[in-house]
Amino acid sequence: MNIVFRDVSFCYSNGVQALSSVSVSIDGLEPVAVVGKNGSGKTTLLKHLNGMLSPTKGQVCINGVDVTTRATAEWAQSIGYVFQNPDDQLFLESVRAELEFGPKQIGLDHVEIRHRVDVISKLIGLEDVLDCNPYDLSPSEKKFCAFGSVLTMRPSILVLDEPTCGQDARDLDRLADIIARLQDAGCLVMAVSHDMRFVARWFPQLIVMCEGAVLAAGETHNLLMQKDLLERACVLPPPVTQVALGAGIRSPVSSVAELIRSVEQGRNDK
Ligand SMILES: Nc1ncnc2c1ncn2[C@@H]1O[C@H](COP(=O)(O)OP(=O)(O)OP(=O)(O)O)[C@@H](O)[C@H]1O
Repeated sequence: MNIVFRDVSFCYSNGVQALSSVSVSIDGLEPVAVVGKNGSGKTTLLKHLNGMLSPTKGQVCINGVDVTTRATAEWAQSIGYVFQNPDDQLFLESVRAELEFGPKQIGLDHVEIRHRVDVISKLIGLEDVLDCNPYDLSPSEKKFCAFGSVLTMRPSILVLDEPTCGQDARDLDRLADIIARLQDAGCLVMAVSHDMRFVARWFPQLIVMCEGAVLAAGETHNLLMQKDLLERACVLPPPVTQVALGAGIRSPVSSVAELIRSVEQGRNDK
């Protein structure tokens, strides 16, 4: 997978300049998180991936294809977008209908649709509530239903807006499992998130934004050690990284295991 944002600017109709000359590229399938303070342009950036928004200036290309050269409906078949609030996404009378909707729209036969609903409903943990109305689900189940409605399309890029919001520890494990499986299946997962623990653990690639610009992009474990960069973006690294930075450790630390290793290494070096 190759995504290129080339000198992209975007201005909303009310005059808000949400992106200013953003140039960044993404290569491969390692999950990418976009972080930065509220209003820094994270969601606006990712909404350019399926043509929901089009650059006021510049160009977004996916595998060499300019996004604006195809209709949003066409991109929707290969680029899934899961909104922060599932109520903005779910509109049908049952979980099953939500999961079937996309595949039906692209004319898949009923055997294939049933197969996809079977596989995805188990993956998202909703196989026992397929006939329930999504509005009767818990907030977390609703969120997984929204994931599922996109996953049955087998997207090649999945964009998640604040996926961990309102999820408990078990949900986070399920989410992490889904992200890992998608990578194995050849899907690039990109997420907007303020949850730096989750980002540090499951997103090896990071884009750091501030005031409509990309401040840095690269490997998460390296960028998380750049105190000045994160301060500029108003991003707090996860607690374990803060401990490492406070202790003057320079090697990347984004997990307790890495912290222990770095401390032991420091002792051995003395
Ligand atoms: N539909 C819209 N119309 C007008 N302005 C908007 C719209 N959506 C976002 N904005 C503005 O564009 C800027 C960037 O917003 P965006 O939602 O992309 O930021 P964000 O980094 O995703 O923020 P958050 O972390 O709060 O979700 C902000 O100033 C925001 O108020």
